[in-house]
Amino acid sequence: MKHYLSIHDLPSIKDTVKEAIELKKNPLKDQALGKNKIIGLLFFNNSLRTRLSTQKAALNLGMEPIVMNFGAEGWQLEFEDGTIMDQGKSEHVKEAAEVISQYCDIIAIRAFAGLEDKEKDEAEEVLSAFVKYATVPILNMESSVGHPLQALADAITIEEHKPAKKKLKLVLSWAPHPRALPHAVGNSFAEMALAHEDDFEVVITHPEGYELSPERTKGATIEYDQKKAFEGADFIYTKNWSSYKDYGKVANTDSSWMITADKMAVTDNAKFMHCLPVRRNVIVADEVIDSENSIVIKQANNRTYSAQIVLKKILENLK
Ligand SMILES: CCC[C@H](NC(C)=O)C(=O)O
Ligand SMILES: NC(=O)OP(=O)(O)O
Repeated sequence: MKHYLSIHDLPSIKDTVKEAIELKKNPLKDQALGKNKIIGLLFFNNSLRTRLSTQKAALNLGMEPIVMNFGAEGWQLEFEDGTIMDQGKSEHVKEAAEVISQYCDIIAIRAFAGLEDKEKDEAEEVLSAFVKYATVPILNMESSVGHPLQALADAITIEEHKPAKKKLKLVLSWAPHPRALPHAVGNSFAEMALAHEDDFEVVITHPEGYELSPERTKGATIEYDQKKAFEGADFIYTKNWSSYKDYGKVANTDSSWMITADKMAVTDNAKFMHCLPVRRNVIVADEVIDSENSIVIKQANNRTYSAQIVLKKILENLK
């Protein structure tokens, strides 16, 4: 595996989940693999979990991470080819990507969707430019339309906490948020869950007008009645996203979609999941996120092992 841009870059999601769970038992056993290797982490947007867990994963593998808040500290980049750069942009992504490739053995990038131009976001302007011009592997730390490190951590967490059942019911539930948030986490969770069609029944519940892109939810049941969606569920994965149809807009902040104990009561003792950061008592009530069924902290811990198993595969490919 050269790049990790999507969960589908993994040879097998199921095998990788098992390898990650095994890796957790002895996370420092592969220190020689990353010795004298440098990973550059470029953040065009804020982060807590991704920033710290990816550094920890790199250190566990013997690598040296170097971190840059590209949005605040780097030059404003031009992404269009052939542009006469006489306006605000100081550097073309071609030079930036080639130069950073000389400093780093792997480049990790976080660049959220702008939520203004659907075509531009769907084209993954930043990530695809680095894939095009960089000469080293690229790791996606959340791009315009995907968050594959999160999705892999979610798969590891579900594997560790699943009840003994033939088929599990996973519910991806929208919840309200005052700001316009990207579709990336919802997209990648759906993508991961739907890749396990034999193991999971996938239900996606949200208000009308908040459908995710149909290509990414093919095979899921779309349910506009949230409580009905929750019936018999084994996992409730909650995330806000802005409208995809009315691209980037916050058309609904209906607080009745917040996750509460009475909704969790109709599930089959479901675990509550969220990628974090989460707005308490907007997305989810304290009574739910503080309950014994909430596994959000264990889920966040798995971000280290999600990044570590992916970096291990990329390093093994470099040999
Ligand atoms: C991991 C989540 C990152 C981001 N969240 C916010 C609050 O911007 C999002 O919704 O994509
Ligand atoms: N879940 C996640 O990616 O968290 P951060 O945005 O804090 O990195």
